[in-house]
Amino acid sequence: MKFTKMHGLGNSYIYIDLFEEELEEKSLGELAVYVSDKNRGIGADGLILIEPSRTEDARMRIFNADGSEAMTCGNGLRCTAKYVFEKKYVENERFTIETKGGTVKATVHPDHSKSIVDMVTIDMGEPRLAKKSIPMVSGDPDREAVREMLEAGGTSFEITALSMGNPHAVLFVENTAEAPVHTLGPLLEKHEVFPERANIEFVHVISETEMNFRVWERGTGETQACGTGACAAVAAAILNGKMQKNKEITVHLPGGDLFITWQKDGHISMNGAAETICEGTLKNRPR
Ligand SMILES: N[C@H](CCC[C@H](N)C(=O)O)C(=O)O
Repeated sequence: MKFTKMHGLGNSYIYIDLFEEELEEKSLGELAVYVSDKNRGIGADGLILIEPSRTEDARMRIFNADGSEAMTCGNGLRCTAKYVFEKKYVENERFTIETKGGTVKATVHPDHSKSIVDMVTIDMGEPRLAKKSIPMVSGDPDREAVREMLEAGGTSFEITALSMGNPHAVLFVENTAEAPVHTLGPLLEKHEVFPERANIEFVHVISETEMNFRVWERGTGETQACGTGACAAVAAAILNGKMQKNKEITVHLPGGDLFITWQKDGHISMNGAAETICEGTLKNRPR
């Protein structure tokens, strides 16, 4: 079975093109664990399927390294957009991609001399703020989760939680390099208030247009970048009065920079790189 390994700012996935390949639904989680394993498989943060859609130009599904299926993936969407444009599955530079977390609009910026795509903009749609849509089970389900106190490991933490189609909880810290990503991250990921678990972001707001960012991803652990997480972090900073809408925010992730704007139409726009690492053939399947 053919695969392509691509990354968005070091957040890499193994992509399988279901316009050309066939996979059994029941083995997808197991396949995600297998291909993500750097010793016995290929090595990545998870598995992404690129497939035809009945209503949109393409469909993307994402599975974390632990085999759990997520609703959407920002870095994965940029790489999927790059792939479907370069494979000429779409004619225009603007097209739509369906995900379980909602349909997004992609705009690729090809380098015409090489007709390849290095940069992609995704309209990620509106953040979902009500607790019931995250989902988060604490207090009034119709209220937003801004500056909520959560108890973990005997200490209380202030978080702002929201959904970008997948669940996120954002903490503001003074120094991301010293943030408890690997200790507090897993505790909050699996906190009882998040029935579907959550991605946990640690953010230092440097100025009105710049932030440092690290993430503990649901089902994968710390990654080099998280597109949906960067969108959630910018929305949380704006909800907390630390930044403003309609301004392009530079998010410094360990793997590189993303450019995020919470636009006046309510949609969050994410612009960033998408790169192909290699193509290959998977010789055998998980045993
Ligand atoms: N890396 C992805 C997020 C994966 C989210 C996944 N860990 C989940 O369970 O929601 C991104 O660029 O948005």
